[in-house]
Amino acid sequence: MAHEPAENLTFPFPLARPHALQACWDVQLAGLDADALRVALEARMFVQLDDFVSAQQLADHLSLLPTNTGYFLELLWSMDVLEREHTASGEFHYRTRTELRPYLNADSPHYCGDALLYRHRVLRQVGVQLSDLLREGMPRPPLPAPAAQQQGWAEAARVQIAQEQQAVTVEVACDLLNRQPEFAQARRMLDLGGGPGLVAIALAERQPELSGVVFEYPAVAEVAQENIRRAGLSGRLSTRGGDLILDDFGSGYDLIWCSSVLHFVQDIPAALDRLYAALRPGGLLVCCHAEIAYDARQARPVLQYYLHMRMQGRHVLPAGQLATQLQQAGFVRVEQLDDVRFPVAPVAVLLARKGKNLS
Ligand SMILES: C[S@@+](CC[C@H](N)C(=O)[O-])C[C@H]1O[C@@H](n2cnc3c(N)ncnc32)[C@H](O)[C@@H]1O
Repeated sequence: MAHEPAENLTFPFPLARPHALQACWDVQLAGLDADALRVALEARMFVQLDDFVSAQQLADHLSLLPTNTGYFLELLWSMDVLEREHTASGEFHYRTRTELRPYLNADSPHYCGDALLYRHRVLRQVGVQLSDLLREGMPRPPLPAPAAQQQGWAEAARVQIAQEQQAVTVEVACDLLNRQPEFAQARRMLDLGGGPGLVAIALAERQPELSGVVFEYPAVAEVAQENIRRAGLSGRLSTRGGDLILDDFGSGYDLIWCSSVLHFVQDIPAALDRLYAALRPGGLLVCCHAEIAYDARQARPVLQYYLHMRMQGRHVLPAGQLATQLQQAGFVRVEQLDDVRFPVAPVAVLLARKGKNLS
């Protein structure tokens, strides 16, 4: 027998509004979402989810329990990771949302799952260490020695930074620079702290007269060098290994790209002076760094992502401060674009020029 749908009642008092505690419950529920995404990636579920499948089909393929797989897929659907269709037989079939497929399917060249799993691990570790960090500062055992730290950056450049540059940063860099008249004229560029160098590679691919340098710690520079070779750009791009705080990163550049690097520099004004000196008159510096917005909601992803680093003495400047420091270093026509998409948390992009008639 067909039933009438239940009548929706509207209460004349605010019972339907969330309880004050809902904000706390939401935070706790979000932790489970993060675990669900981790489990799905670890099980390579998204390889099977390019096309609609039932929970039974997925469970059979991955040797899982069908009923629990159904609940799990429903959760991923509620997280906006999957979409679903209602079949004639009355069951739901699920597939990955179109825009996420290239990044979640481990067989895709744009796969970003290693980067997501890495971020998950780090954020969870921070959660575990948080109480100690509050009471005792640096986690025990102490931070890795400089050589191990550089090796850590090299591993990051091989996997998660490369995946994130490929998925996000390259597109942002190309789009931003295509809008700048200086880009078409630029002949020599520096990608300072460029990690795997995919930004420099993408820019050189789009601007055939551009040559340049990726400056990085020596172990990381090797990773970038290998990527440059693979891209067939060894004739125009090279790497320079060193410590950007101590070593010369060259000069005479028309364009400098510097993203998510100044967080690791103690004396930012001194670094900006050196960037200014490294640019040719009329040159353009593009500086992309997270900063702390005044508004709590806007500040949140940056505060979450950088909490651990800030507790280790790294810097994330308050909104607007880097722009002021660039002007103090002599840069002119400093423009700021806020909330530009970037891996994990948005950045402020600063476009800063060196005046044409200066040396
Ligand atoms: C967060 S990653 C950013 C990589 C790249 N710029 C991007 O936005 O994808 C920071 C990079 O800065 C490099 N770096 C940090 N401190 C450095 C230093 N003192 N000298 C050379 N490279 C440094 C690290 O090796 C790492 O590759």
